[in-house]
Amino acid sequence: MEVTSVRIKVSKEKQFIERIYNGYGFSRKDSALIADTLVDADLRGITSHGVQRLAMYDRKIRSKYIIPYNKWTVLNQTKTSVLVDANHTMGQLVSVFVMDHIINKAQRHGLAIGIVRNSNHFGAAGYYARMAAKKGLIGITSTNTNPLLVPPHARQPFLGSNPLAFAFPTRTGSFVFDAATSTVSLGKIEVLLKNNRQVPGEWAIDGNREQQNDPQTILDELSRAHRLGGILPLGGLDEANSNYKGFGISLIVECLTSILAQGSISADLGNKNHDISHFFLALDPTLFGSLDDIEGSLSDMLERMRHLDHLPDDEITIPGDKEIQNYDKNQTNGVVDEKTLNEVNEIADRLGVSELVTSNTIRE
Ligand SMILES: NC(=O)c1ccc[n+]([C@@H]2O[C@H](COP(=O)([O-])OP(=O)(O)OC[C@H]3O[C@@H](n4cnc5c(N)ncnc54)[C@H](O)[C@@H]3O)[C@@H](O)[C@H]2O)c1
Ligand SMILES: O=C(O)C[C@H](O)C(=O)O
Repeated sequence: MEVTSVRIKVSKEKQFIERIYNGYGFSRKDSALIADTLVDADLRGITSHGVQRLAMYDRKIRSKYIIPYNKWTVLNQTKTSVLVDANHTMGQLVSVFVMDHIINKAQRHGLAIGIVRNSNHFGAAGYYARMAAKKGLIGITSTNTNPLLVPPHARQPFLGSNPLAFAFPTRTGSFVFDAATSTVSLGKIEVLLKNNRQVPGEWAIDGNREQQNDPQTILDELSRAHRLGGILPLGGLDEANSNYKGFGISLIVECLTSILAQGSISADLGNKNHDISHFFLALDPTLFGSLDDIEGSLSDMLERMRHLDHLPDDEITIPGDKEIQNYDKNQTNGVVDEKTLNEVNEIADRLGVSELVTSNTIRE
């Protein structure tokens, strides 16, 4: 089936998202920050969490789950920690604030952790982890989400897609791993649907624990109040493929986010999804040695892996490589599918701001 995508100038996409958020009543500064996080995801090829996510945020703003004028409250802090109540503001805004705050603390005291409750969806977790790596620190970030992940042997989702991002400075930038702890994020299934593609492999199941590959059916089920079936943990359907390990890692995320924050666990978030909890950590590697040496040994290790023996037609890809390649390739023009474009332009029309203008159309 033919799929249509459109090329969008990066600067135009950024200005468009800023117009939308100004339209909701966010300040110019906050709108620019939100735009930066979403455009950054698109530039890196994380299309599930770029401009595609405007529709989800639009529903939440209209339902008053995201409240544009609210400011977060710092509930408690020490030299190495901060606990914040987001007061239902945009997840991106409170997350950048907390990450900046703990980077500052880690630069003075070696390590700092930020915990947030009563927040909203914060987009791609890697954005905040990379903020630490840019300052020569290790960053670890995470969030809980809607109930999306069906534990082994269960028929209904309970945990979130609970992403975990890790960024470590290298000689040339940073090593970044940023992924859901379920087989895949829900956003990726949305993107497959928009591109008329089936879900590949063992990513999701129905209420009888049978593999489900139709993206529309998966999304319909996951939007119901009483969900049956959903996304599988890393490792898929069976113990033979170690699905209990993906389950365990997703549970660790739940402990670091909702449990530590004393917020709502993913199972209780449902479609309201506005009592989300986040976890942020910044660690100064110079507690243990010189930054040059530590960055150097990671860079050397990654290079050795890239050059491992492999079959002639294969290539070894390190986590994070794809996003860096996309970032370099998409500097001027990003690619957005036509369904997302129509979706976001409907939002623009409703808010009375000008639409996103495309450069040219690609048909595949
Ligand atoms: N805010 C939320 O609630 C939420 C929830 C889930 C996911 N997310 C975000 O969704 C995004 C996508 O997550 P996902 O799990 O769907 O993505 P994914 O399955 O594509 O995994 C992405 C990670 O795997 C690496 N990777 C991909 N292909 C690779 C290969 N062939 N070899 C080596 N490494 C490879 C990437 O570099 C990246 O680090 C992330 O940015 C995540 O933070 C956000
Ligand atoms: O939190 C969600 O609803 C979805 C998340 O962004 C995901 O794509 O898995």
